[in-house]
Amino acid sequence: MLRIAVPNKGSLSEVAAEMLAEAGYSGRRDSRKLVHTDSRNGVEFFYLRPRDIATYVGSGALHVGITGRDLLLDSGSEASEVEALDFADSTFRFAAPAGGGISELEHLAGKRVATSYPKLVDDFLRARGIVSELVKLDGAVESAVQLGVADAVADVVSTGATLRAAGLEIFGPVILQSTAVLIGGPTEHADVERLLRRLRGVLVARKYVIMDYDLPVDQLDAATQVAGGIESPTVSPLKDERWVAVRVMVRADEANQVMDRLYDLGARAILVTAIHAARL
Ligand SMILES: Nc1ncnc2c1ncn2[C@@H]1O[C@H](COP(=O)(O)OP(=O)(O)OP(=O)(O)O)[C@@H](O)[C@H]1O
Ligand SMILES: O=P(O)(O)OC[C@H]1O[C@H](OP(=O)(O)OP(=O)(O)O)[C@H](O)[C@@H]1O
Ligand SMILES: [Mg+2]
Repeated sequence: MLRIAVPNKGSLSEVAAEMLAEAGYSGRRDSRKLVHTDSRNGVEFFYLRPRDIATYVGSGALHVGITGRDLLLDSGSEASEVEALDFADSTFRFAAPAGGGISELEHLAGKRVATSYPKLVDDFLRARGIVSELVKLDGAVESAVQLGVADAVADVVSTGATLRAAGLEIFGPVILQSTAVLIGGPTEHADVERLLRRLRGVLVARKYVIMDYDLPVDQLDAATQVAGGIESPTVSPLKDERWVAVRVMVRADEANQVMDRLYDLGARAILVTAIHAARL
């Protein structure tokens, strides 16, 4: 059986479970369950703390797992990234009070830096020859400066709202661009390939939509420039020979701009539909 580590709580858990369900695997129904067997697919899911997942996979106890790239690197485990899963995107940044004299990486020398990711931060500072005192916290790191236990913080930033609310300003280089990742370890299993293929299909289904539209036939080249699809658009005849029906895959986050541009070219009856599953 393929043994997969899945986040049991936090930012990663919900989408990870959704993606696995979209990939055709069954999941636990009771959120207190620690293990779930999907015998139809020959998979056993272990629900673990996101921070611990790299340790289990790196030790070989489990074959693969879903965690954050930042958590993987902070763990120091032997596990390695197999595929980016494109959710829970964040950057890992330094921040300090605005106008407080810490506004460049070098200013951190001799200062106290609060973080929940001490190895990640230590590796980064060490590689740049900066010696700071790390203050290890479990979470809500943004409060550390206000409460006087640190001079600066290094933490996960998504919208930046949490930092702003704490009166902190980002400075210095990006420590890491993070995203959810599938990780693998020293124990190989033939079924990893199938899991990966299915997850890639889910990524495509989440990232793309199908766009159908009718187009005056003389605009086909221009419309293909706007939306070229994966290989190239499917073009079908209409009863009225001056028109064709076009079907093409488009990035979901660009769908409205593409619709505007196609409309301007004369496309009409533009319909967008979600993709349920895909293998490219
Ligand atoms: N606001 C956020 N936006 C996007 N990704 C986030 C956010 N907060 C945390 N992450 C990502 O989620 C992963 C951390 O998951 P984890 O479950 O440990 O933390 P969490 O979501 O902050 O949960 P908690 O703090 O409640 O334990 C990391 O990869 C991190 O980059
Ligand atoms: O840039 P933002 O959109 O504000 O998001 C970033 C915040 O989200 C996470 O916090 P979480 O709510 O998980 O609390 P924690 O710090 O206790 O982990 C993360 O640790 C940051 O604090
Ligand atoms: Mg958190």
